[in-house]
Amino acid sequence: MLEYYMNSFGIFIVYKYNGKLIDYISTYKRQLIVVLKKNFKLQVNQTECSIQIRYWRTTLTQILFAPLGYLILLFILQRAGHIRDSRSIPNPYSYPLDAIPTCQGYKENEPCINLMFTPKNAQTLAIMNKLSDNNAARGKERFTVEDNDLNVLDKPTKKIGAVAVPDSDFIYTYTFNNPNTTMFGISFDFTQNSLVTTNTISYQVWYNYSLHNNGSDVYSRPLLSLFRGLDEAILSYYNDPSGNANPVKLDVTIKDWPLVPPRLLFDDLVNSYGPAFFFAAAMMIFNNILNTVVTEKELGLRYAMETMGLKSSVYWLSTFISYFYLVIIASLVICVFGILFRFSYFTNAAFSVIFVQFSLFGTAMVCLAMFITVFCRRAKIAVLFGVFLFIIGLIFQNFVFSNSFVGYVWWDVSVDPAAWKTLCTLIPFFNFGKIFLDVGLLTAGRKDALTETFIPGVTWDTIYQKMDSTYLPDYGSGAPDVPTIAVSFQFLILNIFIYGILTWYFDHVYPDEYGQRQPFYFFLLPSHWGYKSEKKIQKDDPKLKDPKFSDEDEDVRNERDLVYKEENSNSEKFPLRIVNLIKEYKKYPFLKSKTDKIAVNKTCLALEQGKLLAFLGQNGAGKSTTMNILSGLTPPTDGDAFIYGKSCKHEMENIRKILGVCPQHDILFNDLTAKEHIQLYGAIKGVSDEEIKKIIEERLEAVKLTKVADRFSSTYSGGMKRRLSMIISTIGDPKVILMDEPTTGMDPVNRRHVWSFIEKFKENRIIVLTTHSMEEADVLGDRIAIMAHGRLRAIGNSMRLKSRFGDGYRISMNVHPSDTEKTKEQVAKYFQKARLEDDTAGSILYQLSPEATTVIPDFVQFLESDLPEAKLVKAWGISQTTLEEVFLSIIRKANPQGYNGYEVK
Ligand SMILES: Nc1ncnc2c1ncn2[C@@H]1O[C@H](COP(=O)(O)OP(=O)(O)OP(=O)(O)O)[C@@H](O)[C@H]1O
Repeated sequence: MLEYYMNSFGIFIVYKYNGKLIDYISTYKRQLIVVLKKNFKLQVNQTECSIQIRYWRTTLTQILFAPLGYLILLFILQRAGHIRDSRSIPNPYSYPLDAIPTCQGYKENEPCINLMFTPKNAQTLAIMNKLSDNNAARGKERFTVEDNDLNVLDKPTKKIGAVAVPDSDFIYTYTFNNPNTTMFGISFDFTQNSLVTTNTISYQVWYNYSLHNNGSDVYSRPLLSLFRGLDEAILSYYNDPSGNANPVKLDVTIKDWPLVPPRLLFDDLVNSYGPAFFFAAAMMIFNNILNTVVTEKELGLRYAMETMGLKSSVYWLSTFISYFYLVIIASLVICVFGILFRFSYFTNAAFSVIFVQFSLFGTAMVCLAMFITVFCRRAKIAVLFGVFLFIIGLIFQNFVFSNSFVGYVWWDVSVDPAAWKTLCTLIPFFNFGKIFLDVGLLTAGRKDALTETFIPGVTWDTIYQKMDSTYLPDYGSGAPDVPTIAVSFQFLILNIFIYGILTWYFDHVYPDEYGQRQPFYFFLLPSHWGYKSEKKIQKDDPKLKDPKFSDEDEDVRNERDLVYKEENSNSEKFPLRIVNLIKEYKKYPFLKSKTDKIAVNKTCLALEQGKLLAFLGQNGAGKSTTMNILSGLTPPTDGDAFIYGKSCKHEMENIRKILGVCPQHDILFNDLTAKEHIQLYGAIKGVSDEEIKKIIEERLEAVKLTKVADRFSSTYSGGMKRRLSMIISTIGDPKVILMDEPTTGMDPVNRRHVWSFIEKFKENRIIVLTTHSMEEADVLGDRIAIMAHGRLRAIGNSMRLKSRFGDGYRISMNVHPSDTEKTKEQVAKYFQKARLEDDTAGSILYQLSPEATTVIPDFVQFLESDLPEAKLVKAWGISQTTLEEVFLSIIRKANPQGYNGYEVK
């Protein structure tokens, strides 16, 4: 049978009988739409509230300002680059060669040697003197030519012009022993060709480049000056060895070619900085995911939605979709503005190819961010990690993919081991950088500066073709085997799937603050896919029968026996059963530690429908832990709890459909109103629109929140937040509601409104409530359970607890002070063991033991009689011990060494 229903999130079809699958799909769809709507609201809903406008700006930053900002920066850099490249120098300056500079040593004015020469003979000395003369004529100091003996180990002690040394080995050893002391070394070789009687002079020059060149002297002018000087000296010497002829002069000038601006300017800066800049743009969305998802986890908001029945896969899918559409818009912005800025990267490639490239990269980064959030518990840590990754990625992109020489080295045969590149392909920005390099080369404009062959650009055809080897660097072993762009696209798609699946997997198994963790093989269990339930608690568990508590209270033991009996029968009398529940918080999984704590110790409880159980206990007694186990927030160490026959250990998914939870700390979205909270949680639970409207009208009114229903919860007081949390726990009319201290921080008036709401709401339901207010437990509790040190110490209704653990009754009488003794005699006739607590000024107060309860009616009869002794009593009153006194007496018993507010066990 098909059933339709409609609400503002769409039309939902429920196939009632055997229609599990259709039901599942419709729930999935409904939840997905409502969570997407919530995400969208938090991203872009623009009302008069400043917080939402702020989110609107955050969204704009991710999709428009950041991509556009980086594009503008690239544009400015590229323009500056183009201006530099398009300079025209039709008449380049010509540089005449100067004199040989004087050496200056490693530090300024340090002793040094200008020139060392070998061999030492008349010819070389004459040539050196000529060199010195000519150099002086060019405006420098005349340098001395010395032939003193240098020691090969000694540093120079003064500035030496030219010095003769024994041989070229000496030059080598000297400069090796005394680095940066000598500017030039010259080794002459004179040979006489006897056949043609010509002289051949060859010389070898050593030049200390590092002492002179600062990178701007592309011609090495000191060296050229030395060549020119030597040639002049040699020519002069051979013209006239006596030295009387005019010296030979060689004037050399150096001039650059005229600089003509290129006809096509290459977008070199876009290509080299693009991978880093576009990576930075994608990191905006990446960091926002880390922050938002981990904050939702840290504040327990995700847990709150899951206790309402939200499927974790819906949560991840909605997160993915919410950011996927931002990625698409950001990619469009990049492509459109890239074309408007006329970057050849965008204009020489098919729009769709580049759009797919940016979209795939952005989507892979979204999945990587989601994966990282699984391992972060605190938003601060997640954001710090994001910043760390940002810096690493930026350095990586800048270093690796700014030029093809480093960018393609990964695919050279020499890269060992090859597993490196496989590992790198798991990083989305590695694949993106590689594609960027490929596309950059193919769209750059000109293939070759000389032949002006134009590159093919990028189309859907080119992405399947191997890169032409002319674009690729040669590392000495032939062109590297670079995969096609299409293969890199496939890697990005693979990244999306890998990180998507890993997010889903680790979200189930990685231990977290909230929720139950699954075993690592959970996906192999049929129960995970909804086929059959896992094994339940063993009904004949001996620990259940014999808890080994010698001091266990009689009522608590009876409760244990009752639970044991229930477990062994098929009775449905107690829809809530807590069976030997144990929770131990361990510091280390398999080791014992002093800080290990048994928070719940073998608790057994059973509750009927229509009843409210109030948990009382000192701080740290284990109340919230018990509630957390019942709500699926934390798994029990042993034992189990059953709600309408379903195990809290294994069937929480099913229990959530009939469970409402008001946790101890308010779990509310700061930027959603009370109404929106009810709409969100109502839709997650599958409540129809009409029902949601009714809840908003009736229940918000019942707890006096109607007037602030449209205000953001961040503006609520503590008591208002509690009331909203309490109402949220009643959405979907759950059969069992868990309320952890629901009235904390409420004023007495509102507390009474809440009490009367709970009192009415409890009909046909089970409510478990923890409180520190004895009055609240007394007023609301059909049964009251008192806990201390993880153990149940007493259970029963208020009367039962008072009669079992109270000091009985108190009787107070007012008489004339002179009648005090006579009245005391009358009291003694009825109550032999009554304890006199006060008798000052005719005000008599007696404490009666519990055994005296049966005599009280007779004494009341006496007081109301016309007997003269009765007439002495002007006013009287009988009261039972308060619940607070009962509580204190139980806590005292549980803490024999005394209880001062600190837990001692
Ligand atoms: N996550 C945890 N890790 C370790 N110990 C914990 C954890 N949660 C609770 N405990 C410890 O378990 C004990 C029971 O804590 P629980 O919160 O259940 O007490 P409670 O009765 O709800 O106290 P309160 O009235 O203050 O809310 C305490 O000693 C507490 O320190």
